[in-house]
Amino acid sequence: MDVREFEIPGVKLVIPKRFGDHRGFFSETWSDRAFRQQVADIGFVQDNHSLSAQKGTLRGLHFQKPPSAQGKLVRVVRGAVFDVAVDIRHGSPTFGRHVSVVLDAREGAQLWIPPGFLHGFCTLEDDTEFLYKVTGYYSAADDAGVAWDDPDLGIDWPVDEATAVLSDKDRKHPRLRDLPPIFAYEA
Ligand SMILES: Cc1cn([C@H]2C[C@H](O)[C@@H](COP(=O)(O)OP(=O)(O)O[C@H]3O[C@H](C)C(=O)[C@H](O)[C@H]3O)O2)c(=O)[nH]c1=O
Repeated sequence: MDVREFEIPGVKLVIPKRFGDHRGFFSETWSDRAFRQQVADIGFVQDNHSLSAQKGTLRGLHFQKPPSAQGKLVRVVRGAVFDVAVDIRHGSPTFGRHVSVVLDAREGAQLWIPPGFLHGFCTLEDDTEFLYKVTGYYSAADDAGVAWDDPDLGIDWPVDEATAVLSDKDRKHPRLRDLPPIFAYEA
């Protein structure tokens, strides 16, 4: 697999190899050994799968508070998304800065988002299916978020307030500046 860095150290684009033939393709989408050697020395405990029926569905910006913090390895198996990770580790040189990337089923690229980051995506096609592995179990009590349209984050979403398809929960998150320090940065 090919692994690429971003301006925010730790976030990585992971592109598994695809073996194509007349039938289609085969790809190892995750290997514990390869992930630990090439991306991050961390294990996964839960797989998630979401379907977003409408183009313009925006889920985010989410995180789980410690001790339920999650790293996420995300990918698209149908359709396409504009995916975003925001560094919220206090003391980080890139605090409040984000990485954005288009992930689609055609390429099969994955994004590794370490614990300490917000995550969200906006679908670019109808019927987009999003799969991801997480390093910590779901905890409703620790589930939290930041406003997707927080002006301090400067995220150039492909939708606006009028066109985004949002859950009620995602309409009510606070701005990042209104959150107390939650994640500490470890250089
Ligand atoms: C995340 C999660 C949710 N749920 C239940 C809780 C709700 O009854 C229902 C929908 O949950 P929610 O509206 O939080 O789903 P999303 O808006 O897709 O949230 C996810 O979207 C963004 C992009 C993320 O990165 C997170 O993984 C996650 O927050 O599934 C579970 O039972 N287990 C889980 O791990």
